[in-house]
Parts: sequence; C-alpha cells; structure tokens
Amino acid sequence: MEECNKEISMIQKWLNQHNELYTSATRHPFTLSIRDGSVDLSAFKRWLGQDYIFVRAFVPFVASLLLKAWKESDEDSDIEVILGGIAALNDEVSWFKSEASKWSVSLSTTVPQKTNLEYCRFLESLMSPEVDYTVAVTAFWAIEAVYQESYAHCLSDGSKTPEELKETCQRWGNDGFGQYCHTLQNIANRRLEKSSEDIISKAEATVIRVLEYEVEFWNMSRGET
Ligand SMILES: Cc1ncc(CNC=O)c(N)n1
Repeated sequence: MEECNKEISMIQKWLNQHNELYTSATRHPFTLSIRDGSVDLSAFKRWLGQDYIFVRAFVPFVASLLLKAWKESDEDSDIEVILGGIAALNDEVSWFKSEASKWSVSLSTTVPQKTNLEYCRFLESLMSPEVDYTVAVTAFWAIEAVYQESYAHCLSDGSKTPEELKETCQRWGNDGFGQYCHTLQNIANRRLEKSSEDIISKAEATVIRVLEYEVEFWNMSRGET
C-alpha cells in the first residue's frame, strides 16, 4: 500500500512501453546460453574480442559525459559517479587483456564487425557538444543496465553457468555494479523530470537505439558475418 501514490519514473515508463525490446536485449539467446550452460565457446570468444573494441570506444564516450556533467550538471555528485565509472573501465580494459590471453583470443588482430563499427559510431555521435547531458547520461544508464541485467541473470537462482565464465558474469552481474546502475538511473530520472518535451523525446529515442544496438551486438556472437 505504501507504494500506491508513488509516481512512476520516466525510465520505468519507457521500460514498460518498450518491454519487448528491453527483454530481447537482457534475455538474449547468447546470454541465456551462458546461463543454461549450453554456450558455444567460440561464440563467447567472438563476443570477447568484439567487446574489447567496443569498450575502447566507450572510454572516450564516458570521458565526454564527464565533461558534460562538469559543464551542465546541477549536482556535484554526478561527476563522482561518472568518474567511478571511468575507474571501473580502467580495470575492465586490463581484465579484457588477461581474459583474452586466457582464451587465446588475439585482440590486436580482431577485426571490428559492421554492427560494432556502427555502435561505436553512434557512441561518437553522442560525444558531440550538441548532445545534451540528459540525453547522454540516459544513454550511459541504458548501455550499463543491459549488461548488468543480462549477466546478473546468468548468476541468479537456477543458473548453470560454466565455472570458467562465472568471473565474466560477476564483472557486470555483481551487486555493486547493480547499485551503480541504479544510481545512474536515478541521475537520468532526476534530469528527465526537469527536461523539456524535446529533450525527453530525444532521450527516449536514444534509449531505443541503444537497446537495438545491444541486441545486434549479442547477435554478433553467432559469427554469421
Ligand atoms: C556492447 C556493450 N554494452 C555494454 C557494456 C557494458 N559497459 C562497459 O563495459 C559493454 N561492455 N559492451
């Protein structure tokens, strides 16, 4: 009963409206195959090589977001949250290198697939100073939330995730990362509440694009191209 009069947040509203797309991104056949233990290890290696390329492009995106927060944010703590994200990415880049060597994936010779290039180009478009902080931070939340939801599901009750993939799932599926995504969602909602219709509709369209790219990104693990 206590929750009855609580207003539904903008992001919650979008997740309800675009539930089918959100579910395709967070319950993709690739991550579901990790969860049920049937994963094809060559698919996992393809994902690993492509994701390293993505993460390298993600770093300057988050750096551009830090700059927008510094210029536009009404809340000092936003900078600290984003800086924490950059620190985590520093660790993540090292992790990708050691994980790649563990699986004998050569990162220096991995060629970015078309979907990956397009997603990286989309990230680059969000780095433009023309893109509003609210739109960019909402995109950031969506990008992080897909990995958090997808990999947390691989560790939840009843999962049969192979031992050698648990560390990967932990990286994005751990409770701390869940908390961090929740904080990003709160920042995005706070900004959206104060935004014009124009910014709100741009942010919604951006979230939809992110979710579509995330589905296509998981699709690359099939290696059909
Ligand atoms: C394609 C994609 N989307 C989101 C993430 C998670 N963020 C940073 O690691 C990721 N690694 N890759």
